[in-house]
Amino acid sequence: MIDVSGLRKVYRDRGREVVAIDGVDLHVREGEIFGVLGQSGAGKSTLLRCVNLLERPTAGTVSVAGQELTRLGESDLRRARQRIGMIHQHFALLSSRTVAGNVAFPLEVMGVEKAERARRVAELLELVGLADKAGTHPAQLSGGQKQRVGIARALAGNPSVLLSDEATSALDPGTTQSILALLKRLNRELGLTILLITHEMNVIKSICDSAAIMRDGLIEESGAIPELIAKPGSRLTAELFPLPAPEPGTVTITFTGQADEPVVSQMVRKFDVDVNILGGVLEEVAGVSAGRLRLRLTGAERAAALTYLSERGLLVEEAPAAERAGASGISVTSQVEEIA
Ligand SMILES: Nc1ncnc2c1ncn2[C@@H]1O[C@H](COP(=O)(O)OP(=O)(O)OP(=O)(O)O)[C@@H](O)[C@H]1O
Repeated sequence: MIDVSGLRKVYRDRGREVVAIDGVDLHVREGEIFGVLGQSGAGKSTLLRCVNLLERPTAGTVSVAGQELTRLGESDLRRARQRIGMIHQHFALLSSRTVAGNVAFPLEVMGVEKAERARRVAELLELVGLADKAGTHPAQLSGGQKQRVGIARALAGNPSVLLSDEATSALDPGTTQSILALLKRLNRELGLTILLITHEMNVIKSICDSAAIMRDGLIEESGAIPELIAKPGSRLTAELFPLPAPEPGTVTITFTGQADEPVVSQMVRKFDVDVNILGGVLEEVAGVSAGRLRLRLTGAERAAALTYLSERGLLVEEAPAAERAGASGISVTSQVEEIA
């Protein structure tokens, strides 16, 4: 649905080049919610603005719904943008217009005639739960209500794609969850593809099907969330399920979807091993239960038991035993001796 290939964006700032996007490929499938997670300055906003070409990329191509936007001239691009809605962190509403007037605005620009406009505005306000606020001005609304207006306005042109620029960052946690639930409902009911950028893991965890982690203008990892969780060394997994650094000889198992199966107790019954659970985190992610457990596993059949866990689809990662930890162990000892 959205295909970004070899995207680069270089800004000139007081004679200096700032590389905001340094060669990014992104594939967002039709009907999914795709979240790009990253710290401030990672390049997320630039990436989003390049997707609807509010920013012209320095290099690379952007296609949305089969149309290569980077090839279009300004007037074709304006038409194509009507099929791409956008919502903003600070809502970007017109304070002089009522709620209905804000939602009607893009329809006026599109030349939709008055009666049809009124019908469509009423339908959109109903959709976002603001039918009773049509005559209210933005200043009289809460942050969550303002974002609902922003969403209704973004949907006016019946877009197939919605871009969300930190849409919940200015909202309190309860309101954030209600806006995320609305986005999920619109995604399901309208088949809307959503590309969102955020610095909040909670947003990724709550509604995204796929995610990318962005840092310094690059995508570090990207894909369907269950696949990312199952990938050894995934940064997304480490941030979703934070556990302390593993002690030597411990085992970390990561699971997605197998949370209902008594895999660990079956392993203990099948093999001559003892299990000590040192820590764990369990979360509902992308609609499935997923998590990580830190175990100390001892006994004659330890290796076979770990193979059994891998065969059951769990990701098994072993921290090296103390005697195999090598140079770091030795240097710690010598430091201690030196201090003594
Ligand atoms: N118009 C501009 N001119 C010069 N540099 C820019 C411009 N816009 C962004 N940048 C720079 O590009 C880099 C990426 O910025 P961008 O706003 O895309 O990051 P971000 O991940 O969205 O961060 P934030 O969440 O703080 O907005 C930063 O170093 C930023 O200073």
